[in-house]
Amino acid sequence: MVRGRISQLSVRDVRFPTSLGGHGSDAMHTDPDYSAAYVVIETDAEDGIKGCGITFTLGKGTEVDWSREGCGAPGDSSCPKCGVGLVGQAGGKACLEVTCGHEKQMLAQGYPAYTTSCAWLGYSDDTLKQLCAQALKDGWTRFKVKVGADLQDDVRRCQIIRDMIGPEKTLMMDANQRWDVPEAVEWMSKLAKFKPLWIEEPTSPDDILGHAAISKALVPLGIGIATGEQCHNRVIFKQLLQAKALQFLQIDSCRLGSVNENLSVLLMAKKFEIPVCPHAGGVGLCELVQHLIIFDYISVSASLKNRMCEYVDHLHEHFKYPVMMQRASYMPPKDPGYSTEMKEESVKKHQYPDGEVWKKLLAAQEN
Ligand SMILES: C[C@H](O)[C@@H](O)CC(=O)C(=O)O
Ligand SMILES: [Mg+2]
Repeated sequence: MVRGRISQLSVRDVRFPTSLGGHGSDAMHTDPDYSAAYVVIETDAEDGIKGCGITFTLGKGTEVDWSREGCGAPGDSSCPKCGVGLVGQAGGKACLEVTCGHEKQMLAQGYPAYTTSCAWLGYSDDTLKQLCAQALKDGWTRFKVKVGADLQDDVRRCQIIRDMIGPEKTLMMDANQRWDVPEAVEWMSKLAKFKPLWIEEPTSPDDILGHAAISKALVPLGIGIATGEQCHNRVIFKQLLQAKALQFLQIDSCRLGSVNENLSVLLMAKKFEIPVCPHAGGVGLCELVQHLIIFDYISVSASLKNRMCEYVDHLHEHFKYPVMMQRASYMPPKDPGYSTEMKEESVKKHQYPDGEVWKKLLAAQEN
């Protein structure tokens, strides 16, 4: 049903200075500014329907995305499978209605999450301890710690976090592609005593056989391989699955171009019986990916075994429909759409380089 024509398209470079607090930092990205190319497509439809899309970057990357947004849907031969995805939000019916047991369960309990927010690599030990204590109080039972830059530091930080959470709670580690294959195996053999459930991105995201080799070496130590946040199309995931290169699959709602590409990966994961544990460390990723993973539970995997969705606690206040967390779980969104829309005031303030926030920061840098 045609409801109107596209009347306007805007692309804005929105950046949040997260690097100032070390938020989002890891072994590869030491000073990320969580950012997005934010696209709004307006129409002349009577009801004012519009679509909003974001592509997550770490700042400068927005300039690349900017030039590629709108280049076509997956399957469009004019659009290389480039990992720059546009996802939209349009008005309409809320996506969840209570019709089956799994939906009821989601509405009552939510989808289980883990937190990455206690242990970014740039946080001091004191901050790590303080955030971890608060997260335990708030009911978190699954934690991810960044590793990979310095082994001594990793041992110290992993000891702190394991001591704080105790032996039963779940700990994951994330190296953000920092190692080569032998290094990954050696390094993780030294961190195995902290009983991580997985090591995430131990090496280059497109080194499928490398991941397979690491997996072969580490699974006997009880450590699984998690990867996918930098995998930009379904073909990479197909090969990772075929090569038995991962035990936990991490879709990223923005890296994979479009909802459709994400859905094809959910279906493949189901076929290979590999749990999907989405990536959400970025701006807006929690908002988007919650839809995909709740859909996965209700309509595809029908299982919560070994499954959880990442949560980071920054920047939700800039979204019109922010995620709702309860008891360390994502509560299903009840508003229509993909929760992508940002508050206009936030966009204006954080627009780069002429928003109020950046004008001040850039002026201070010059002085
Ligand atoms: C640069 C990002 O914060 C990255 O560290 C996120 C990530 O790897 C994760 O959340 O996982
Ligand atoms: Mg990661």
